[in-house]
Amino acid sequence: MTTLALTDPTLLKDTCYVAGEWIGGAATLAVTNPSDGGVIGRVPKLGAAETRRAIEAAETAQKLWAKRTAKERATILRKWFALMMDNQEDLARIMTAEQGKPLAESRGEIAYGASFIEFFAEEAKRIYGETIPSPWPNARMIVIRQPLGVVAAITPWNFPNAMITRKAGPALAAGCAFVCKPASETPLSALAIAELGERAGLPPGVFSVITGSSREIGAEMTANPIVRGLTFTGSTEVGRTLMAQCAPTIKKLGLELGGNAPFIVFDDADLDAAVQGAMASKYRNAGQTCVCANRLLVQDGVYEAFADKLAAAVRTLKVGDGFGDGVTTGPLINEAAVAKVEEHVADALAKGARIVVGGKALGGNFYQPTVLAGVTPDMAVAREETFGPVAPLFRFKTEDEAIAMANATEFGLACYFYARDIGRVWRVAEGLEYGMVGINEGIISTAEAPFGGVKESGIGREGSRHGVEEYLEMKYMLMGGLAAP
Ligand SMILES: NC(=O)C1=CN([C@@H]2O[C@H](COP(=O)(O)OP(=O)(O)OC[C@H]3O[C@@H](n4cnc5c(N)ncnc54)[C@H](OP(=O)(O)O)[C@@H]3O)[C@@H](O)[C@H]2O)C=CC1
Ligand SMILES: O=C(O)[C@H](O)CS(=O)(=O)O
Repeated sequence: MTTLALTDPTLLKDTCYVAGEWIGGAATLAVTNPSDGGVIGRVPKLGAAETRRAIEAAETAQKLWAKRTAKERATILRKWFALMMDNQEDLARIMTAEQGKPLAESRGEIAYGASFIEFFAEEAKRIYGETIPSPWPNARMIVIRQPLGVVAAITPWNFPNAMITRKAGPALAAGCAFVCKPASETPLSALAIAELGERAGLPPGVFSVITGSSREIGAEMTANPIVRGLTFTGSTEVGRTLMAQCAPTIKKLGLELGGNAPFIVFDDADLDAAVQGAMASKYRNAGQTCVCANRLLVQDGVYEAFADKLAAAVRTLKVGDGFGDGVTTGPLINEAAVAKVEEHVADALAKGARIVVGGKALGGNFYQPTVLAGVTPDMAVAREETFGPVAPLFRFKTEDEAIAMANATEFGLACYFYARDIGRVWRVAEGLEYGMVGINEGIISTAEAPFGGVKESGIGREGSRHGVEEYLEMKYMLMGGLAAP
């Protein structure tokens, strides 16, 4: 059993927050530390009945929550933000224990996640309507924005805090109620968020967190007509399934799905900056992010120099338990994740790639930060999301070839390129088919930005002033009868 040494042990929950009550279940699920397999806690194995209870309570609570003024909602959200930051260290320790990322990264995610609550506390007061010049003299045209109603959320394990707050922040700011199913690997972070939400004054039923059978809970969320919107972050495969399950009740969808980010280095790039950006983008969270560089495309003239510089930087990474001093790369989430990385590396080597650094599993869920050279588009790493600390280097000659290679995927979430010629920057940025473009930057995510993808990377945007749109309906009103008597 991993001991977390929390300042506030009550943040480590073994019950779920449903309809304003903390409830257990007949059966429970173990939550294990990916570093050593140790059990860090147990959570209830709930299902359709408890999900229905949360949804029905949300329906009642939402009507009252929406009647609060925007300022009242903003005040409670602001308290929630403050409590997250006050408890940042405990929330980070819970995250590192259940997800594995280094403690410094967990602290960063707590601040990143809390920033969405802060940002949408402010946005709550700026959800404006509009008047439209009427074509009829005795009538006036008005548009107001109203909350969607009850929203269901299903979130992934790789960012167990931020992927919830990036949805709950705008949803609650808009006046919706929110029922969340976190990933089974990382439920404790979600339950700690619920504990702080209750302390901040979120009314019972407005925010629920349910753990258990994802299929059973998801089936209820997607089929229940009370749920007017579903927001999902995770794999494209599951996103497809959920989209189909929502079709019979025509729910509004927010889908943040898989990626296959190209990271392009042109021969006019600042190579040191490109290496710094590649390190940040590729090896953050041990490569387990949907926006991490999945393919590194390097122009012929700088290929060897970039490969050598990148390999030198990768050799400085330290693999180990996320609580370890100086550890930069924690474990992957589970054995299956390690197996997928091993498959990708073996496939690349079998088809002619070579290892520049790394390339080996280290036992348990640990894998060496790796750079592969001589990678070609026929290899699995070109088509599939590795979701691990492997940087495959592809070679290209011309700008058009780089754009074509980068766009040769069904995904379109994030992409990156390093160049300094202003004409090239505009041509490449406009030619890449992605929702987000990092230009001479490897980390682009922030609450102020519209995060999301095109093609099979999803629907909608999270964060920025656009992020609240997912949780609003537009109502047009024509006010007639204004003729003078
Ligand atoms: N675009 C983005 O912002 C992000 C995309 N991703 C993508 O997700 C993948 C890795 O994350 P991962 O968590 O493994 O993704 P998954 O899609 O496997 O799981 C995501 C969530 O969906 C749940 N889930 C899985 N199957 C079902 C189902 N049939 N019905 C209802 N819920 C279900 C999981 O529950 P359970 O844990 O119980 O299985 C989990 O909570 C990668 O492809 C990555 O790119 C990840 C994060 C962010
Ligand atoms: O799930 C993810 O990979 C996150 O969306 C990445 S980020 O928001 O932390 O960049």
